[in-house]
Amino acid sequence: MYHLLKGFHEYVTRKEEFSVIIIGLDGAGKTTLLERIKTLYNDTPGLSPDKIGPTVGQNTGKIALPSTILQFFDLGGQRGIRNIWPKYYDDCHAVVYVIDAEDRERLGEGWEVFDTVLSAPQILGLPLLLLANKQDSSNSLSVEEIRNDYEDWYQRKIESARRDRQDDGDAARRERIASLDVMGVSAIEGTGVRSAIDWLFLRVQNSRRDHSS
Ligand SMILES: Nc1nc2c(ncn2[C@@H]2O[C@H](COP(=O)(O)OP(=O)(O)OP(=O)(O)O)[C@@H](O)[C@H]2O)c(=O)[nH]1
Ligand SMILES: [Mg+2]
Repeated sequence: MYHLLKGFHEYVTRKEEFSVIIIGLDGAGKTTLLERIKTLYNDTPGLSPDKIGPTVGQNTGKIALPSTILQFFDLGGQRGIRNIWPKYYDDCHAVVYVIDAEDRERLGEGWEVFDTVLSAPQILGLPLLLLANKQDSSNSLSVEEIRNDYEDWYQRKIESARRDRQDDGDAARRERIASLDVMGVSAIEGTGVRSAIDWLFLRVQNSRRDHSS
């Protein structure tokens, strides 16, 4: 009887675990975001922004939600270490791409890298959220402006690919871009972060990847 009850208790309190990777250019605010998520959801607060330096490798963090654990992997965004991102693609259940909405000069570079991420077959069917960070700054582009900037960039890319008679991106990729979710956040102030987590929570539940392991 005890075992039966214990088994039942374990069954009803069981939490499914999902892995989420946080990627984007260096300086986009990925680690600041992860530490903000920890502060908002855990008893032990995350690091304060002034204690955070550039990430060489990865930072991790876990949060518990109803019947669900989200395990985050915040990966360093400097050019020389971006090639480690694909090593995480096979085992993740969702992807968060952070863009610095304040740094207009690097938006193009941010889209180039984002485009490479979109073309990775391992994450093609996974929930993908684009976060326009630093919304606390008056210099930042809004969510709408970020989306338009990306669409303009993509349009220009397609046109130049056509001129050079190169592959202009497959239909699956175009469809994904059309249905892309973009949300605004401030990792420093925490605004928008709970909405982003709610989005992830809902979307990983419906993720097509087998997560029974
Ligand atoms: N104004 C503002 N600044 C932010 C925000 N989030 C991060 N920053 C600043 O942006 C800079 C880079 O933040 P990080 O979190 O270290 O960036 P990262 O994406 O982890 O960078 P790498 O680890 O090099 O890939 C720091 O000076 C942060 O304080 C934000 O929401 N608003
Ligand atoms: Mg970092």
